[in-house]
Order: sequence, then structure tokens, then C-alpha cells
Amino acid sequence: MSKSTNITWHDAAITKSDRRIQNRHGSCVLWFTGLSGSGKSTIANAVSSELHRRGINEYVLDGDNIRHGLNRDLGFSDYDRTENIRRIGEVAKLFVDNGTVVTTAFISPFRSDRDQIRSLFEKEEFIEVYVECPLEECERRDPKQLYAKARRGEIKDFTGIDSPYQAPERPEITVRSDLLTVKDAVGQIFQYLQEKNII
Ligand SMILES: Nc1ncnc2c1ncn2[C@@H]1O[C@H](COP(=O)(O)OS(=O)(=O)O)[C@@H](OP(=O)(O)O)[C@H]1O
Ligand SMILES: Nc1ncnc2c1ncn2[C@@H]1O[C@H](COP(=O)(O)OP(=O)(O)O)[C@@H](O)[C@H]1O
Repeated sequence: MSKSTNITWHDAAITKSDRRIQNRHGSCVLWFTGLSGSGKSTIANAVSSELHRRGINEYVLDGDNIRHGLNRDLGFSDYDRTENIRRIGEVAKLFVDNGTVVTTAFISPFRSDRDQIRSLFEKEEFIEVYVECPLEECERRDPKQLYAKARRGEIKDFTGIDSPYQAPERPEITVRSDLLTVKDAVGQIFQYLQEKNII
């Protein structure tokens, strides 16, 4: 809910549509969601690198990085995760308005939070990418040794251990990161972007 009153929305002189025409490509958010260690960052960065190589305006919003700055006041309670995702959704919307293909790599464990973000966008602009990977495999990878800490009780409310993860019911794309290589996952996502005439 907004705390401010007496504020007026200003229409910008240059619109999203103007930027898309100049860029010669569309803009959207690829909203990656999945367990810690499922591969969100790895695949989002690989997609962004390939977009960049092809001359497409791209940007990655990554969980750990945003939590160092914009969202450094937030922790991992359910309330804080919801606020984390709400802010990222608003930032992603600005990037889409700017004509960018933005990738976001947040666990975003709650279905209602992701649906709320979806509602900020036009239909084709929000692409939910479920990076599906069994908990056992994420725990085996454990790139930051956080599962080990959570199992030892040194981290509380860890997603998949003592905090829930609600898998998407109808994601636009499901990437099975336990079965596909990173390269094949990138290929799957590019195929979608091309089919939808975004790039
Ligand atoms: N308690 C707890 N639960 C889950 N994750 C934790 C926790 N504490 C720290 N971390 C590290 O923070 C990263 C997840 O941050 P997110 O902003 O993506 O989380 S959320 O979307 O708000 O749930 C997550 O990064 P990824 O591994 O990239 O997903 C972890 O490195
Ligand atoms: N097919 C794959 N897709 C993505 N990551 C993979 C894959 N196979 C192995 N990995 C490894 O799994 C780890 C995933 O970590 P990361 O991308 O940080 O996940 P997340 O951002 O979801 O926490 C990395 O060490 C990555 O090299």
C-alpha cells in the first residue's frame, strides 16, 4: 500500500514501444525460480552472455548481489522474502520499460509473490522459468556450502530444509538442470524467445 498522497503519474516522452523500435528487439523478464543451487545464476548469466553477444540489451538481477545493496535491510523471514521479491519485481518492470531483456535469479519461493509480479506485466512480458532440480542434487552440488550449514543448524529458515519452496504450476519454461547441460538450457530458453518474436 502506498504511504504517499498528492502524487501524480507522469507519462514519459519516450515510451517502451519507442525503445523497442530503436533496439530492434522486444523486452521481457525471464524470471528464474528454483532452489538454492538449482542453477538459476549460472543459467541466467549464460543466457545474458549469449544475448549480449548477439547485440541484445540485457541485464541480470541476481539474488546475492541485490541483497548487498538495494535489499540489504532484508533477511529470510517469509515477510522479508515477499518484500525482497516485490522490490525486484518493480525494478524488473523498469528494465522492461527500458527495452531490456532482464533475467532475475531469485529463489522466489512463494507462488503468490511470483503471481503478484506477473500481474505487473503485460502477458508476453513475464516469462517464468522454473529451474527444476531435486533437492538431493542441489545439496550434492552445494556450491556455497549453505546446505551443509543448514543441516548443522547454523542457518535457520533455509529454503528446502526448514523453509518452504512452492514450485510453479504453469511456468512458461521448465529447465531440468539435473538432466540438461547449461548450453542446452540456454538453447531451450532462446528457442522460446525466438518463437515469441522477442528477439
Ligand atoms: N535462509 C536462506 N534461505 C535461502 N537462501 C539463503 C538463506 N540464507 C542465505 N541464503 C543465500 O541467499 C540466496 C537467496 O536469496 P534470494 O533473494 O534469492 O531469496 S528469496 O527469493 O528472497 O527467497 C541464496 O542464493 P542462491 O543459492 O543463489 O539461490 C543463498 O546463497
Ligand atoms: N545443468 C546445469 N545448470 C546449471 N548449473 C549447473 C548445471 N550442472 C551443474 N551446475 C552447477 O550447479 C551450481 C548451481 O549454482 P548456482 O547457479 O549458483 O545456483 P542458484 O543460483 O540456483 O543458487 C553451479 O556450481 C553450476 O556449475
